[in-house]
Amino acid sequence: MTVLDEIIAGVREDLALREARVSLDQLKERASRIPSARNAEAALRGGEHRSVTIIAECKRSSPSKGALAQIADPAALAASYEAGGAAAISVLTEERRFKGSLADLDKVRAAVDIPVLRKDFVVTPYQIWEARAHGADIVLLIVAALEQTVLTSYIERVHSLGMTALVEAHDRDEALRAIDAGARVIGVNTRDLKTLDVDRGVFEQVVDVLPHDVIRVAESGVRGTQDVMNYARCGADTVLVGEALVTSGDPAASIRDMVAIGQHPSLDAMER
Ligand SMILES: O=C(O)c1ccccc1NCC(=O)[C@H](O)[C@H](O)COP(=O)(O)O
Repeated sequence: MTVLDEIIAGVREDLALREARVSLDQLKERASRIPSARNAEAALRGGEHRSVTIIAECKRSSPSKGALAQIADPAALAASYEAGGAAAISVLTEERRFKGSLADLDKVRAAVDIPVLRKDFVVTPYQIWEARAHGADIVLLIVAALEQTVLTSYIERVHSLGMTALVEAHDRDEALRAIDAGARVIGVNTRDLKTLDVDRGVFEQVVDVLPHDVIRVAESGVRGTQDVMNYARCGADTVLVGEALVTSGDPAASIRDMVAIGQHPSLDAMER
């Protein structure tokens, strides 16, 4: 059993408990009362100058590192990310390994105006409705966790609810599957899901299969501004950062520095 299989087994157990408490019809009703999803693609594109944007993550714990940060107030953290110029906020909602929750998603949603990503291990349509019902604008779909026809239908479902699918690949084959499935925003996660090791070089190995009209997201392993710059120079439109922000001691200053690097004039000239 891989780490991904183990995580998903736990996700399915927790999901069964939530499904027993809240029916799909109740979720759909709640989703119908939520304001429309924000335009995440526009936010991630970085405006007129096509700056490289940052998705800042609310991350308490991880399978690779264990406890990372006591986040007593996810709303305050998210507000500081927004004030520092983040293009979107990623909220880990998986409970067992990441110590996240839908309650965190609710708090972050209420605290910011920028798009919010529900980052979890989606294996049923119920979770997509949950994301919308809790105000998410973006939903993570992991290619390695979904068979191709299922991936395609989940991307369609996310888009039909007005949200954006961030489709995560770990290698070139998965990136090609994401494209075939209709993804418009594709993340290359440089953390190997079997070993949990990060190899930032994977982004460069995979990114050239992604068409230029797709938003290319570099995920994982950013230690500071230099790694943001390196991903940007390899062709990232957006960089997703978790650990480095929550462990920095000053997330507001760290996000400001990363956002500033993404606006560096040397990146304007790059064809992205
Ligand atoms: O972070 C982990 O250990 C992990 C393990 C298994 C599956 C997913 C995992 N992380 C989720 C993420 O994709 C990251 O939280 C995200 O890319 C930010 O990464 P980082 O900046 O390295 O915290």
